This record gives sequence, structure tokens and C-alpha cells, in this order.
Amino acid sequence: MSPILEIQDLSVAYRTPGGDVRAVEHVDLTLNAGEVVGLCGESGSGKSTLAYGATRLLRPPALVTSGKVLYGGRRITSGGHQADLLTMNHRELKAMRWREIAIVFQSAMNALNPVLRVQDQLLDAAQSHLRLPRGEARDKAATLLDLVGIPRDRLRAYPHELSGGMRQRVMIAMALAADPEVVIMDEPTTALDVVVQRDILAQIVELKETLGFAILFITHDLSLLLELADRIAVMYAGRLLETGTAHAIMREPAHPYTRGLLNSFPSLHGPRRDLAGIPGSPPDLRDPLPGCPFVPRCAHAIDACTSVDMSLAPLPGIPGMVSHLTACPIVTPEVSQEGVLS
Ligand SMILES: Nc1ncnc2c1ncn2[C@@H]1O[C@H](COP(=O)(O)OP(=O)(O)OP(=O)(O)O)[C@@H](O)[C@H]1O
Repeated sequence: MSPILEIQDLSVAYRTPGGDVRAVEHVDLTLNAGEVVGLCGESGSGKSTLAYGATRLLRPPALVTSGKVLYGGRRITSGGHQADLLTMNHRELKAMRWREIAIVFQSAMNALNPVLRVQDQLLDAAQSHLRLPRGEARDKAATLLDLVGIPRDRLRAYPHELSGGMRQRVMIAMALAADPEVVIMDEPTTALDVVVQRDILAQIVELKETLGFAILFITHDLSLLLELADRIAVMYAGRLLETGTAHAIMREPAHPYTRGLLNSFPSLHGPRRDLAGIPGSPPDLRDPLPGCPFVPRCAHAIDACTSVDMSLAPLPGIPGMVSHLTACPIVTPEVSQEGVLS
């Protein structure tokens, strides 16, 4: 698989009068062409800051303090050349957004213009990003609505005449208007009920299969990602604590935080089970602890945890699982096996 978006050593801080909030700390994350990567963690763990920092959508007091974000989409690259989103000029960046990397924002369905018909909003998106003549843009708008499963007779509806699920589908259609190769979806179904949520997720998978874009899917709900994502990255206090295939995370979750998350949400299809949640609350990001940030909430913490280097390392002893990485010193090879999690 070839990487289409490579986030390397990305750090983002919010400069506040009370000190820097270190919302993203030295994160490496790769999205391959056509792949769904799920980014998961509790509220405040830095998921949105990571995505918006990587695409330069953050405003001061946010500041990117380190990193590269390399984009390698087919249309803009030649001879293996990748473009760094963090150093390109505003004209280049503008050409990338929508066309190459589109974003479905958190609560996007409330961002539709209430006084414009759905058709006109889709038309605007198709016209401005693809520079299509009006007639072709109208056809494109209708095709986009077909793609996301909204009947054509809804084209003339105003946003308030559509259900929440339909409005969210319209936003997804808008994101797809310019045939992007990467779509970032930030909690796209969180505000919807479970049945609508499931329909939309199925639709997203179908669209991805048909159109071939890659997805970075952000959610606090790890069980949802188990069904949707190819790979999963688990984030806590601005850091990635574990990455692996959805299969590996489901079967062999390594980090105690990942285990806690798995026990915090009911699965969409699986059997009923008791949910425990994770006791305690996330740390103050203005004053990060040395070592693993999860130590104060971790039932398995040992001394090594307070001084561990938080780089991700492969899990020991699982042949063929080279892509399963964690920062937990209890399960990574450098530390003795005595503390292996039960
Ligand atoms: N403008 C800001 N100024 C200071 N701190 C901020 C600002 N915006 C976000 N933060 C802090 O940055 C951290 C990461 O926030 P972020 O919204 O990226 O997390 P998240 O995982 O996406 O959460 P959610 O799921 O609630 O959106 C949080 O501690 C948050 O309080």
C-alpha cells in the first residue's frame, strides 16, 4: 500500500496566558491510499487538533511547533514527489483543500446555510471546486445526492426540511464534490441515533469502495472503529498510545487505555456486555507528566512507566504483527515481561 498522507512528528500547542496547552505531541500517523484509519480517544485527547493542525486549519493561539505533513495524491505528485502541507504557500494550500483533502467537520450538518436550497449549496460546491459550467454542476449535484442515497426530489428542499441524517449525508456529498483522494471525517455521526448512524457508516464504506478515497475517521467510540477502520490509532493526552489493524486492536489490545476504551462503548452488532468505562480524568496538558500520561489512571502502572520514552514500538512475540505498535512499557520489549497484562 502506498502512503497518501504521512504525518511525521507533528506537535501542536495552544499558547494561552496560563501556559502552552500541548494538545498534540510528536505524533506520527500514515494514511495509505484507499484505506480507512480510525483516530480514537476521549474528548480532549487532541484528535481534532491533530487533524486540523495537519491540514493547517487552526488559528492562533494554536501553533504547530514541529513536524511535516506529506501528501502524495496521484494528481499532484510526479516521480514520487510529496508536498509538505506545513510549508506550502496559501495558493498551493487552497488548491489542495476540497480537491485533494476534504473535511467533514464535527456538527457539519448544522453548518448548512438555512436560507439556501440543498441543490444550490451543492451546486456552489461543485462549481467553485471543479469550476464546472452551471449545467454540468447541476448534474454533478444530482449525482452526488444519488451517491449518498438522497432522493432527487429533495434537491429543492431547505436544510430544515431534512432530517439530521439527511443533512449529514448532504455534507458528505459536499465533501466528495471534487473527488478528493483523502476525506477527513470528524465525528460525522455522533449526533445521530444508532440506526441512522449505522446506515451512514455503511454508506461511507460503500462510497469509499466505489470512489477509492482514503478516510481519516475521528471518533471517541472505539467499538464503531472496529467495524469501520482498516487500522486504528489510539490517542490520549496529545500522544498516540497504540496503533494497529482493527483486527489486532480488537483481539490483542495492548495498552491499558485501549482496553479501557474497548470497555467503554457497546458494540454496534456484538453481544450485550457490562461496560466499565475508565475511572479518573485526563491530565492537564499545560503541565505534562514525564513518561506515560496515562499513569495516574492506569491499574497496571509500574515505575518504568513514569520515565518511558513515548515512541511507539512493536509488540513482542507476535509474529506477523509488525504493524501493531504501542508506547506501553509493560508490553513493549525493553521492559521485563513480569508485568505483562492479564
Ligand atoms: N483554543 C484553545 N485554547 C486552548 N486549549 C485548547 C483550544 N482548543 C482546544 N484546546 C485544548 O486542546 C486539547 C485537545 O482538544 P481537541 O478538541 O483537539 O480534542 P478532541 O480529542 O478532538 O476532543 P473532542 O472529541 O471533544 O473534540 C484539549 O485539552 C482542549 O481543551
